[in-house]
Amino acid sequence: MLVSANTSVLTEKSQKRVDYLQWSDYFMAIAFLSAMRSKDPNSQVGACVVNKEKKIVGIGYNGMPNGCSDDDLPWNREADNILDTKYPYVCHAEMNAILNKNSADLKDCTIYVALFPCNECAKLIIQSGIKEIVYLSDKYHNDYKMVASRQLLDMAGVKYRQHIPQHSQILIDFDSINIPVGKHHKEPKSVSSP
Ligand SMILES: O=c1ccn([C@H]2C[C@H](O)[C@@H](COP(=O)(O)O)O2)c(=O)[nH]1
Ligand SMILES: [Zn+2]
Repeated sequence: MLVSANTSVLTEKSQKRVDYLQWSDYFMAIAFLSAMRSKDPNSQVGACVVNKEKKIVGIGYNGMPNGCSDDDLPWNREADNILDTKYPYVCHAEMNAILNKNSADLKDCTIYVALFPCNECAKLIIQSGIKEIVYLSDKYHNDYKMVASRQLLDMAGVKYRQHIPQHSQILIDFDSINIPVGKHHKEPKSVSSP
């Protein structure tokens, strides 16, 4: 299902929109929006750290370290020499989100991330005090790094759960703010609220 900001399902009584984004879709969408900044040609990963008050306290995506040119470093997945691949150089999305934090600490926060965190990110997550991981893809489930990650997270009592989005796509329409009053699309009255 595709939802856009200019689609308004209105309740008859209060006229309040009812098709607004749920919190978890909102935070995951922010992680995915952040991932759109990534130069990685294969996996664009975004992460968004949220505190108990549902405030965003850190955002990041996978990219080369500050001051290290992402034109000069390799983006290959494979090469005869590992030093000619991206893996030794790229900063993971979780690392960037944690280091970019704008609060004193990340105790009891939740991290929303596009891809299940690897073992190195699991260590950072644990040490930072983050207590929950909400991830979308688990495409490397059987990789030893993810096996080690789950082992560490289980030992440290960090919960993790896969996010099932309410909408498979979310459209951002910059024109929606200019739609005149009364011209917003209205769904039939029979539509039930989420
Ligand atoms: O926990 C993780 C694991 C990986 N990443 C980043 C690192 C790379 O830029 C990509 C993975 O590339 P593949 O080509 O899919 O191997 O994802 C991350 O940010 N966080
Ligand atoms: Zn990682």
